[in-house]
Amino acid sequence: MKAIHFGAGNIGRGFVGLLLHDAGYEVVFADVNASLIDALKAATTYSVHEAGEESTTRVVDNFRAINSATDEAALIQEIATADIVTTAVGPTVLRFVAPVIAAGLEARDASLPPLAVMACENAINATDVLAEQVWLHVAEGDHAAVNARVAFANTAVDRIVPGQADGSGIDVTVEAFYEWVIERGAFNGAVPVIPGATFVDNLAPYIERKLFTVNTGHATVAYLGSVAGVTKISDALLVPEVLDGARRVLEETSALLVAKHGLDEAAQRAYREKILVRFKNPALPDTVQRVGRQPLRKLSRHERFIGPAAEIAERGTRPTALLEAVGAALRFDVADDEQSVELHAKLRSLTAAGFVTDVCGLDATHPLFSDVVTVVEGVQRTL
Ligand SMILES: NC(=O)c1ccc[n+]([C@@H]2O[C@H](COP(=O)([O-])OP(=O)(O)OC[C@H]3O[C@@H](n4cnc5c(N)ncnc54)[C@H](O)[C@@H]3O)[C@@H](O)[C@H]2O)c1
Ligand SMILES: O=P(O)(O)OC[C@@H](O)[C@@H](O)[C@H](O)[C@H](O)CO
Repeated sequence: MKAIHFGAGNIGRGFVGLLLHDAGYEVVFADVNASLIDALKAATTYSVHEAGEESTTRVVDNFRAINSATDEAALIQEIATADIVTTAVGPTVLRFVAPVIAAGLEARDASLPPLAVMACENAINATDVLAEQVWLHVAEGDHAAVNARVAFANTAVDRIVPGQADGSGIDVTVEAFYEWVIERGAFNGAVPVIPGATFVDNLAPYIERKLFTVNTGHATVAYLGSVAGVTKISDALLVPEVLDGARRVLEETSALLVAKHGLDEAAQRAYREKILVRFKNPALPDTVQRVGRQPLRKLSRHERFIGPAAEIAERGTRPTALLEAVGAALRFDVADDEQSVELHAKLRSLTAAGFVTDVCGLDATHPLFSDVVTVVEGVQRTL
């Protein structure tokens, strides 16, 4: 059994690659980072350290690596003969990996079982986004044939994998917790065997619970922590205002999730308390800079702030804590984060209303619009 995994970064090596390895797959990592690929090629094993009260180390072997920028022909053949393709490259990068997946599907022998394709990104239905891009690169006349060779399945992935202190190594430090939820219906009965994953009929409650609890909470800690001048995520939670802000944001999104998906209120309360404990793990060298990365993506319409805030406003409530977190996100100022630089350029060049339309994707008739405009105006006055 063979799996091709795009993105040999933190979550690629520390989570998806590990779980596929544990499921018995040979994992072929595909990445554009030449030094990372060379390091993986030179190694026969790498270690995944689970940092926490009881630290354990897992060893991954049975992997290969391909430079997807320079070895496209070889990669197409690997995809054509694989059982699974996964990605963890970032939602904005999916369109760049789509052409080679399309070429691999075109080259795939029709007698093979359908290729399972799963995007493991922090975004609602990221695999649908990938599939849409793949279809753009499949010849019109081949759509029916290629459709029989592929099963696109959405997923939700959860494990905190910080940036690695030794950026040149391939070993990776992760938290002990993990969850990989995959939609079952996409496989037409032939569900892949991945013991570490959970297959469900309806992914929506799982992906929204994950994105609007773990990631909304995480980003709130990062942005409030950044405003408070803190570097590490675990230290940010020692600042009373940051902890209080994160708790209040999580109460707002939890109320929405309970009302919308019928989640059990007590279970959701326990879930959000548990994630605060996960964020506080001092053994994880995680930073406000990593967790806050790409603020324009995080402030977009269906992402962790505006997504739930818009729904709360549509239900007639003002999402006060989420609006405060948006205000902190607008202050995220990191010179080597391209989106942070672009965010500040937009704050300077656009009107508040123009900014809210452009960045947050809200139009003037939306019930959240004027509240976000007020937040943006407040930040613009301080620039
Ligand atoms: N780190 C976490 O805690 C975590 C947890 C859950 C989900 N995720 C999601 O996983 C994705 C990756 O996050 P990460 O933290 O591993 O980031 P990362 O930067 O460590 O890894 C991304 C990798 O993708 C590679 N890449 C970029 N463009 C590529 C391309 N065109 N082709 C192939 N490879 C390419 C990069 O070189 C890098 O090695 C994101 O969507 C993130 O939201 C991360
Ligand atoms: O990867 P991002 O940039 O969407 O979000 C940053 C973190 O919140 C994220 O990587 C978490 O660590 C992860 O989603 C935990 O499962």
